Amino acid sequence: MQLTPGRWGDPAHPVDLPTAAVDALKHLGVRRTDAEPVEPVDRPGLTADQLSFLSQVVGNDHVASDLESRWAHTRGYSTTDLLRDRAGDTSDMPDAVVYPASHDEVQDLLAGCAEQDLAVVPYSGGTSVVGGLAPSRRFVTVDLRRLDQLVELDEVSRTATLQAGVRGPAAEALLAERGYTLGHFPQSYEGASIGGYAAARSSGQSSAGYGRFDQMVVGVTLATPRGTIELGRAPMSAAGPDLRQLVLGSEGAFGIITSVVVRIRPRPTERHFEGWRFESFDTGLAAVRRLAQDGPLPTVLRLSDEVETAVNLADPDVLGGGSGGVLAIIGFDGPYNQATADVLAAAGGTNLGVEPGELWRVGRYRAPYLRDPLLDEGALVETLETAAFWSRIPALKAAVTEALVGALGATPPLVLCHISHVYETGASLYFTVICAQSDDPIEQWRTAKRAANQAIADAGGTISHHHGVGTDHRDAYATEIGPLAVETLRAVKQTLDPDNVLNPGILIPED
Ligand SMILES: Cc1cc2nc3c(=O)[nH]c(=O)nc-3n(C[C@H](O)[C@H](O)[C@H](O)COP(=O)(O)OP(=O)(O)OC[C@H]3O[C@@H](n4cnc5c(N)ncnc54)[C@H](O)[C@@H]3O)c2cc1C
Repeated sequence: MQLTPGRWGDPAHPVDLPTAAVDALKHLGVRRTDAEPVEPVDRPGLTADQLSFLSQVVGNDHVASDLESRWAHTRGYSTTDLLRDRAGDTSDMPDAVVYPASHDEVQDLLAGCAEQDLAVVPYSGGTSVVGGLAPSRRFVTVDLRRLDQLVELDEVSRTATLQAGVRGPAAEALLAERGYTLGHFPQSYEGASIGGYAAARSSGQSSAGYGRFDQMVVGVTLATPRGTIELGRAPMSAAGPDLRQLVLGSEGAFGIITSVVVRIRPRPTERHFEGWRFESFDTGLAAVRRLAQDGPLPTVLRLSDEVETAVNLADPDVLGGGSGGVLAIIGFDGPYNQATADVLAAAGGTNLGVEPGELWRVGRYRAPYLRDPLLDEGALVETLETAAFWSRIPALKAAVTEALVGALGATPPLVLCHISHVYETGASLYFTVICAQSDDPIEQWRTAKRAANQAIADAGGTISHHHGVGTDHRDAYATEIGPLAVETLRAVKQTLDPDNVLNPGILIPED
């Protein structure tokens, strides 16, 4: 799938808003603006010397400085990104895009960039939603799509070495040929890539069964301006701190991940999905926590709150005669586990059968496609996420909802929430906001997001469970970890990237 600026997803398969949804938007005060997208205007790029350096490293055919290529690599896919794309805002446009074909080419690029006064942004799938592709100064994008190989598959250890530019579906296809799966299915699966999963510590919809992406990584190769680092000699080691954890989540600030070794599993021969109804989010939460703490966990475990359940279920009868309540989805890669169902039933759940489960499975990557027609209609729609220990989840959910409603008061929002990643000690919360756009929807969202960030900090949540830091969360992240930890990150960056070539201003605040 080739992503296009200003709209998410496969342009060949857009999703239309149901007429009922368009009507419902009127109750939120949403008014269509009919603003036409503005075409981007070019601006001067690199010097001849800089272009010549890039061509020497990757070859003439693999350097693009035309407007179309550069525009296609401009920022990511947050709502503010889409709105700025639609306004023709070229401020985050790279001066060139280079397509290296090997680790050595990446290494040579990084080694020469300081001398050429070039900043670089690594780009795997380009699906960042936190400003991770928009550095603080002009830059060249290093698009890793030509690093698209399954390098090695060790069936004895059940590991696979995948290059950073392998997209989600391609990784699954390569592994499926040998009877394996990675089991990593984020909602951005169609566009995101292995390198980005590792760099931003992604978490997929099957995380209850397969774990987060960072839990799957056993080895990583990192190209830095100072040289190469290879980590992961054994699955576990007591030889000092685990430096793999320094690379995972480093979002291109320390180096470019060129390949990762991941744990793989046999491809399941059967899958089951089904829906469960609970009286309220609180009763569902207790059930989900019971599974997370005492098991047996399914592969997929999701719980929507009352608002999300009502908005997402076109047919309320799915919940048993329109009687309200909330919807949980469970899914199994492999045989159905009755013991999981027994835990849910004992906690007050009602089994709704396969229909809601299949509805969710079939539509699992389609929901983000709705954001574009919603924006077209004049709605502001965006998501945010966090995680916390179980004891803090109810207060955190209430505080974020209150902050969003308060900040968007003039255009009262719908605030939807679900849990889709669980751990023994806690879970993530994922919020979706829908309301009428004000005259300045970018500032409108930034104001609301600041309020939500403060509520997250005050209620003991983390600024991100899986979207990462980028530029949007950089300052909140610095506050979360404290000045000494920021100094530590800066010291690592100074060692690996002394000239601040890599993703300047992303992840770590600049001095
Ligand atoms: C519609 C939608 C749904 C989403 N759903 C999910 C979800 O379910 N779960 C989830 O975890 N995330 C989700 N995301 C966020 C995003 O897809 C993830 O953060 C993903 O991991 C990014 O992967 P990517 O390959 O697109 O990375 P990119 O966007 O290319 O890069 C992300 C960051 O990492 C850096 N980077 C990229 N490649 C490398 C590399 N090889 N080495 C070093 N640094 C690198 C970039 O410079 C950037 O700062 C979603 C995004 C969208 C738009």
